[in-house]
Amino acid sequence: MEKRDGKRKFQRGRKDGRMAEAEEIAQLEARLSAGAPAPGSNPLAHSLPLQNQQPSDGAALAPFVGAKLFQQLPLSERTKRGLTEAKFTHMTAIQRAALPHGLCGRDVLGAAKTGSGKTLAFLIPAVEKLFRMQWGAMDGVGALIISPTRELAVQIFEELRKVGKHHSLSGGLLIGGRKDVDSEKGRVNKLNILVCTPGRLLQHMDETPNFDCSQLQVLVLDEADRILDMGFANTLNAIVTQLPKQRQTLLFSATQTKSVKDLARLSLKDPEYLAVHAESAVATPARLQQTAMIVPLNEKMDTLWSFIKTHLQSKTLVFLSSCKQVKFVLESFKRLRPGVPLKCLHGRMKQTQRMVVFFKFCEEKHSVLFATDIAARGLDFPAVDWVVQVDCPEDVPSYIHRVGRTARYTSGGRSVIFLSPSEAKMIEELQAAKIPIKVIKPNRDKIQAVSGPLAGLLSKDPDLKYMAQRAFITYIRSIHIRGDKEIFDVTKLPLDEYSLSLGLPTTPRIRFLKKGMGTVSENVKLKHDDDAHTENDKDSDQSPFGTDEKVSVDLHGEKLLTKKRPVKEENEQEPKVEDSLGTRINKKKKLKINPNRPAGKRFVFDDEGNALPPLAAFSKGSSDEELLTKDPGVSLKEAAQERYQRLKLEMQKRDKEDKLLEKRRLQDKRNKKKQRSRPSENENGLNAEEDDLSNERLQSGLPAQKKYFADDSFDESDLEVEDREAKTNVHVHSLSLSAQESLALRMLNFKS
Ligand SMILES: Nc1ncnc2c1ncn2[C@@H]1O[C@H](COP(=O)(O)OP(=O)(O)OP(=O)(O)O)[C@@H](O)[C@H]1O
Repeated sequence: MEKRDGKRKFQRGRKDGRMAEAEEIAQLEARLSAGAPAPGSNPLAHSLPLQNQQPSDGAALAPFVGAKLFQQLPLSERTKRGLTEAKFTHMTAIQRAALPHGLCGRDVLGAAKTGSGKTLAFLIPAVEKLFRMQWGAMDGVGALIISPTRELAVQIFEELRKVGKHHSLSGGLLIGGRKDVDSEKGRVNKLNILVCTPGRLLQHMDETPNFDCSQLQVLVLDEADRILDMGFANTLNAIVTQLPKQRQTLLFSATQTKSVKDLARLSLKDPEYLAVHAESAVATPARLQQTAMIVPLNEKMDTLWSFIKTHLQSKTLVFLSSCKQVKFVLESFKRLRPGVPLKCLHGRMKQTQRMVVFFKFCEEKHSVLFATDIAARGLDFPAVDWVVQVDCPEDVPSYIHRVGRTARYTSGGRSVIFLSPSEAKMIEELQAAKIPIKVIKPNRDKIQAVSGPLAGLLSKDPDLKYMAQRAFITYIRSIHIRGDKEIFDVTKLPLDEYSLSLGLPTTPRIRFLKKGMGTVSENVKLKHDDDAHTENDKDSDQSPFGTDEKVSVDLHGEKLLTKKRPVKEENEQEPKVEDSLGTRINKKKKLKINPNRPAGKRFVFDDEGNALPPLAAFSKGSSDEELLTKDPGVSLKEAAQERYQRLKLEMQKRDKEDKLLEKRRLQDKRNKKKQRSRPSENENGLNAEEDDLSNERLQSGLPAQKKYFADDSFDESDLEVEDREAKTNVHVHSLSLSAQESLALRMLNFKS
């Protein structure tokens, strides 16, 4: 009896709740239609007094155009509660401009500076629309939010959880690669709001039998210009064909597209173009101090190292143009121990690693993150002090997004870009785009040479040397394929000096430059190579290993779905290149040694792996200002020439020693081969150890007949073999001919 009463009470309560909700929705609808801003108007032109906070019953139709507080908008109580709990009270300019239109169901193209709060400007209308339609689990997917990268999708999802915390809508994050989506398939249809990357979404559209977006109400493209560019063209077109034309579409970016073609692709209907900072004198956040330095390519490593050493108490984000460069700089600098945590973020990392790095960098106070452009857009790392662009960005929008990782919302921040002399024109382009950038001179006193210690590291570590070679090649290729030849001109780069600055003893020869430098038409097959692009951070699709868990929760935070996800990336990071030129080139490219280049230097390290004399000694007393602004007038060219001369002599000496060693090693090898062909020796046990060596060689996948490169005519496809052999040489050297002889003698003596 008591039980039945309880049930009735519960049902009555639910009914009352539904009625109250229906009433709330009716009021919201009435207020929205009565106070809608005029189409084409900018609500920022109006201003409501702040006291008009919570319209009481009497003010149910209170105006909201010109509102400054979230509480002044016609939002559901659930959303208001979520916003208040997340401490969002005052709206930012883009929110004030876009929300009144967005809440009325209009298509919006929102453009505002980085870090200005665009995420809430699209999340709130999406959540509110579904709330007002009383969207439920059985209604399926009501809103799709598409982001170009996984990290950004995660961040948007976190923001969605705050806004939607008190709603009964469910949300899912779909960001994995191409495999292991089966576990998602059963649930994905029951989710109401999906935050996803384009590739994963399309995968569900293609593969999940009952996945249906035909009822979709709201489509959001965050970083819309990126999603609409060539890299995502095919994927996005395929997605859009599966969406209903009757929907609300919201496009947001700091560098917005206005291309009629793009808008037609998305069937936008009379969109409201709200560019809140378009009239602003500058295109970047006001609290961002931006500087540029002209740094010859071969001094960029030194300058970067010196920057890091003089900014140990900062949180710094460093952009490089390819995964290979990021990997090399991280690995080599880690070994030189700058005194601040170093980490990296690029698209070839496994998803779990990417997330760990992302969250760790968010938490850390002093840290350096080396990243490709995967981290350029949208990511909201708190309190980044510096953005350093070691490589010139592809264009002005890329620059704006990169520097936008600092000086977010109301914070300040600083940025510096190292431009090689041939890239100096970029400064004019930036200034023409209303970017207040100040050109300063590096302080030569504070520059610490790092190429010598790098050469030392590379000479000891074939893996690192291989990484340096790949970093060199991918950087050159990235310049080679870029469009603006007035800025990106390979023929103007000091290739030999650059290679040396990475610590490489010889300049890797790049096949695509063989027939003549600089013109793309002469050097085909480059356009789609994923090594060359930061944004080509295609994941290791082939990796059979990494899986990670995801994540689909309802907006209260309860886990709905846990799935295993593959590490490999979809085409979120497809290259920004034209499909017509998209001939993929073989990953193994030929490398040749150029004998006429300057030579590297051998360095000595202490027991802890520090270069002698310790680099730290040079950094004493340095400060930000000194490094960046003082110009002692030292002729860098003379200093560099003298250094190269010295390095060349030392390298020649080292070459001689290497040749001698190589000769001995080949002798050993021939000898061992002979010994192997003598069966009696095995019976004596003489070759037991050598058998082990053979086994090791087999395990390492090396051919019995190894190939060495005594001359300058090896190609890049040989690099891996060469380096693996170098590793194996540890074993070979560890059992030299004389050692084998003495071992044999000892064993024979023992037997007798
Ligand atoms: N009204 C607000 N009040 C307080 N903080 C806000 C408000 N709106 C946004 N923020 C915060 O400001 C930061 C930047 O917001 P958001 O990431 O949405 O910027 P964005 O314009 O999308 O930047 P980007 O162009 O780089 O993607 C976030 O930490 C966000 O939580």
